[in-house]
Amino acid sequence: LPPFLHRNRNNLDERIIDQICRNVITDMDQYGVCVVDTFLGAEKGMAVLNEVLNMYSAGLFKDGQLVSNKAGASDLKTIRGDQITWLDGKEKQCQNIGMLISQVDAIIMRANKMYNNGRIGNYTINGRTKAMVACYPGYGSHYVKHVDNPNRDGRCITAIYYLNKDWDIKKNGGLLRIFPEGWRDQVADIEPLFDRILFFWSDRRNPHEVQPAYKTRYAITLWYFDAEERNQACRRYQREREMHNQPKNS
Ligand SMILES: Cc1cc(NC(=O)CCC(=O)O)nc(C)c1Br
Ligand SMILES: [Fe+3]
Repeated sequence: LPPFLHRNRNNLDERIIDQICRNVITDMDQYGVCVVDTFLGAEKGMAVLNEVLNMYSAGLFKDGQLVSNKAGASDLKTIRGDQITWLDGKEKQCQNIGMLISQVDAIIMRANKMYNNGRIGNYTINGRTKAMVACYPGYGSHYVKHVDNPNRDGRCITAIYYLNKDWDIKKNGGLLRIFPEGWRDQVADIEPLFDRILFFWSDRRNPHEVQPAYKTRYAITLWYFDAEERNQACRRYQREREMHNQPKNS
């Protein structure tokens, strides 16, 4: 396994992993979006949620993007969007988050292998970001419609694990709405339910938004890299840095 991948420390039944992989491959192929429920099971899901709650109460979340409220410039009070923190899953007090990350890695790498010899959806996945733990603090915080990877930065699959027990979408809001390209006026409405994992292509095929949440809403996101696109993005970034840092008299 490439170095960035944790050994699959957890012995989630191989057959289950296989079955999930088949679902991921067929759904990503057909829709570019895939939802898997009861991903870890209630006990492990709760263990992950408790670690996130402990981190949140320890004040480890940084304030996320600032969104000025509807009143616009006049009223300087802004409601915070998501609050985030980044983890590699090896931190102490994060063993269960680390186990979740290993499980998602196992699914993605297996799907990578199962799909026509080592490529899922024409990608060869060889790395990922750290895990971004996000909290929408409720009282109307939301995330505006956007594309995760609009300019080929290398990220090909977004994986989001939701942690919200007893979530009532009517009362609590916080719906993730995806506007898949080519679906005409259809949308994919994903409730941020406990122990649910969502996969979707990170590029322009899947603009998405988080509608205002009225209860604290937690999610853990991983972005997986396509080897080729990532290399090109790094080379482009390196060239730009060299150009801008070009000494004056050259
Ligand atoms: C910081 C950041 C967060 C997100 N999050 C979502 O799209 C919300 C998904 C959900 O919680 O349902 N996306 C990007 C491109 C950035 Br950058
Ligand atoms: Fe996003």
